[in-house]
Amino acid sequence: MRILVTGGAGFIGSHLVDKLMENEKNEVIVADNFFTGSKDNLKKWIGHPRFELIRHDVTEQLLIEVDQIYHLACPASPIFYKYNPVKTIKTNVIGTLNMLGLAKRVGARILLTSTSEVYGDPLEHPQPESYWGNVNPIGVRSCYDEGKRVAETLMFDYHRQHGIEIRIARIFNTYGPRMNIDDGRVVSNFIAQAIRGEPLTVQVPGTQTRSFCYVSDMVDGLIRLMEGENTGPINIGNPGEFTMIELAENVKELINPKVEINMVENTPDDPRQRKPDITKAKELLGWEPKVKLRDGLPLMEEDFRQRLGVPKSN
Ligand SMILES: NC(=O)c1ccc[n+]([C@@H]2O[C@H](COP(=O)([O-])OP(=O)(O)OC[C@H]3O[C@@H](n4cnc5c(N)ncnc54)[C@H](O)[C@@H]3O)[C@@H](O)[C@H]2O)c1
Ligand SMILES: O=c1ccn([C@@H]2O[C@H](COP(=O)(O)OP(=O)(O)O[C@H]3OC[C@@H](O)[C@H](O)[C@H]3O)[C@@H](O)[C@H]2O)c(=O)[nH]1
Repeated sequence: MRILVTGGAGFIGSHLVDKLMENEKNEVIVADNFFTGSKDNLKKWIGHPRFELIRHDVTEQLLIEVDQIYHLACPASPIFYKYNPVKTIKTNVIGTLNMLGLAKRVGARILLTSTSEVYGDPLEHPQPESYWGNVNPIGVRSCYDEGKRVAETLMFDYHRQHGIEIRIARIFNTYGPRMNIDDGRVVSNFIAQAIRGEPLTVQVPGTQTRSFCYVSDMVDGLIRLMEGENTGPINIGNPGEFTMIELAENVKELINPKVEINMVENTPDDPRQRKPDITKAKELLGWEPKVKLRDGLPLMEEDFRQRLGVPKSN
């Protein structure tokens, strides 16, 4: 099986590549423009005979022969996706069109990593896949959430019109080793802050909730979806729901009880609550997450301490 992973030099992508490479029958090709990803995340595979890394921007055509496409390429942290919003929406729309064009030409199955952000600031809680969402079409997050919504539309139009085999995962907040230290997302921010002994920056009101999935569970869910018979969309996430204040308290207790928790300003349109209904993933994929937040955080701490050069002092 020859497998293309777009965005494979990023956080989730590089863990997915590790898992796919475990199977000796797989050849893996990564296409990435290194906007938020890095070669470092793939260093153990560079030079491997079953692995290839291409510097490529998905907004341009890619002509290769593959059997499966995991299409992840897209900046995921709000700071990075808002940095160049026009580029973000091009990545979601033109990038997904290009990958669907490739899938059509070579007859490959394609999986899109969509997002819980398609539900916007949800009025239904928890969110089942049947919920259509509450999304601001002209806000600062729209390049990403509306971009992913169009990407989902394109996937289904290619499926209905051209018979392409599609899979759509709606990923909920995922964390783990290899997140960029300056990624800007909440778990990586709090862990880096706790290790450096800086105050944890909880954005107001602090009562907003998220549900955090450990990356190994996520990769397992994505592969099951790709290998199964269901197009999706299917929510993949951990239903354990926490307020940002609770998350900060957990990080403080587990990593550095001396740090303060500071309330800081928030950004527009921040969703107030988010929790996946994973009934479909359980029934159709036989999948559910195994790693609890309090077990996952210390695994991430180890990786962050190494990269920050701050060993744990007892
Ligand atoms: N991590 C999460 O919590 C989460 C939640 C929902 C959805 N997702 C989705 O999962 C995917 C991976 O997210 P991640 O957390 O690993 O983010 P990430 O930023 O670490 O990885 C994204 C990768 O895509 C690459 N990329 C960006 N634009 C590109 C372009 N135009 N052409 C080629 N490569 C490009 C980046 O360089 C990077 O390697 C994204 O599609 C994201 O939207 C992630
Ligand atoms: O330092 C911080 C950073 C963030 N936050 C809060 O933490 C919550 C989560 O913020 P993040 O930036 O980690 O991520 P968000 O949930 O907003 O978006 C994410 O959702 C799913 C994916 O598609 C993407 O990975 C990303 O868009 C927000 O309520 C934010 O206000 C803090 O309290 N402090």
